Amino acid sequence: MSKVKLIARDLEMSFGARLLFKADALALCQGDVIYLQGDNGTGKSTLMKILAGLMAPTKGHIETVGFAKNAWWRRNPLLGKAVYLHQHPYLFDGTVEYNLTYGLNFSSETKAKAKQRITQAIEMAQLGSLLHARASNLSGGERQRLAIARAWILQPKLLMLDEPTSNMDKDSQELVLKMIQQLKYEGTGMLLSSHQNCALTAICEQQWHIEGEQVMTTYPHSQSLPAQEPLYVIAN
Ligand SMILES: Nc1ncnc2c1ncn2[C@@H]1O[C@H](COP(=O)(O)OP(=O)(O)OP(=O)(O)O)[C@@H](O)[C@H]1O
Repeated sequence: MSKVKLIARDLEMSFGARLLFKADALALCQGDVIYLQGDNGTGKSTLMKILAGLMAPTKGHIETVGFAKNAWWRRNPLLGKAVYLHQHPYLFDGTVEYNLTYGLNFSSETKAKAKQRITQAIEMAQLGSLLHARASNLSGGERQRLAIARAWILQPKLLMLDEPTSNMDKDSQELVLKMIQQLKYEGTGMLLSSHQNCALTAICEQQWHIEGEQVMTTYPHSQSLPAQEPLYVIAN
């Protein structure tokens, strides 16, 4: 099966008169692990939200390649292609266990396999002692750990993690590192944002850097991108 990818071309994002960034060509492919670098306020979260279909760019378009056909009722074809994990993750109202098992009913895996992955996630993220705690009562770091465990269970093809370890102590950072390394091994394409280097960013093989209102890449994607494939196109 071919790898899925998102390709952004001629992207430009402004808020009012303020230009945030421009990017000629960016490709987030299954199997890629990319470090999105940039100082505070340069637009890392905004770029991720655009790629997730949660925000429209001022100019440019995003192609989706290799994904299954969209459901007829889905008006925004970009939504749901790449999972975006917010810095302050949204959690369901309920227990930690409820948050982890919610996706079970929609899983394409057999129930036994899905349950096995949930058990593994609980062990990896060391959430066993918190299973019956209300998600709303968790600390910032615990919330992030739970959100990453929930994403890990889903095993998405593309995952964007916005400052995933920003609220975490060293032990939690190490747990998360192991989960992300496992996803990398399984072939999930990831975009990880951080404004400083850390163990997590060290596992990235490519870099996108927002500086001087420009997204620069370590790979010459503009040369290696396939010819435009307008399977699904978001445009303003
Ligand atoms: N909806 C919006 N309307 C107006 N300005 C916005 C909006 N969203 C973000 N901004 C501004 O755009 C800039 C970039 O925000 P963004 O959150 O993308 O930066 P970031 O690089 O992720 O920052 P940090 O490293 O601090 O998380 C900020 O100055 C922010 O205030």
